Amino acid sequence: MSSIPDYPSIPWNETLYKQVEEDDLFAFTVTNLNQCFDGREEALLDFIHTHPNISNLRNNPSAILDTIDEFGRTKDFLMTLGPAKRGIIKSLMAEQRPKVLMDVGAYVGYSALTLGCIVLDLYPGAKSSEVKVFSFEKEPKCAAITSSFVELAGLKGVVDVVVGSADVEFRRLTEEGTLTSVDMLLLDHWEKLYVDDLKVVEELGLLKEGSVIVADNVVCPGAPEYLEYVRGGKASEKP
Ligand SMILES: C[S@@+](CC[C@H](N)C(=O)[O-])C[C@H]1O[C@@H](n2cnc3c(N)ncnc32)[C@H](O)[C@@H]1O
Repeated sequence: MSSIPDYPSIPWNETLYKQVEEDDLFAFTVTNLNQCFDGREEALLDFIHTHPNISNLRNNPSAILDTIDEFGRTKDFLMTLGPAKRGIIKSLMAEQRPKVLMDVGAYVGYSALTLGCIVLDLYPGAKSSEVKVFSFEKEPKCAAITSSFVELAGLKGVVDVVVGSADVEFRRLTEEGTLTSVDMLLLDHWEKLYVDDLKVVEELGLLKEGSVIVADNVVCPGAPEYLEYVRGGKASEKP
């Protein structure tokens, strides 16, 4: 847990912020953080399933991800990881070779498909009992969209979509023995929840030597409490 990378060189999608004063003093207004769950996710679902290239998308997670990026570029902003961070995660996974992953905050399934297709590339032909991505999403509609894309991508069995608040579902899956440890945890839900939910993962004993925790948006919008917590090394201490 010693080197948690933050990637200061990677900017948050600039469209999130609108410059309102052209002066030495720059003021930014958050303009579209709340522009989600406003019908664009359902529009994405239609866009994918009625896409002229639908036959190329079937069983092709990378092509679906590219098409989600296309929607984000040409139709509406989506709060997905996006292609640059997808590349970083691919490099990180090639290095760490995780088999069991937790994706916290599925939204429309971009991160779930990213992790699912990379883990299958790392372990071709692996059985679904050997590699697994648990993808947590509290909004039922988003979880349903994620499930639909997981099925289209041919990742059913590798990616399990779990509907509900992540902390509650971590406990349930651990108590029932479905989740016993995690090799890679991706935190990409709400920054304010990162520390509390990481503490639940610690308390449940899911982290082991070599587990990697990746957190998105720690620089912008920012997750100072989270950075202080992991940089303080607390995540490596037993509770
Ligand atoms: C930034 S989006 C995730 C983006 C996604 N990882 C991707 O790359 O497409 C955040 C998502 O986290 C979900 N979320 C927020 N709090 C949550 C919680 N406590 N448990 C599960 N999901 C949560 C939100 O509903 C939202 O869909």
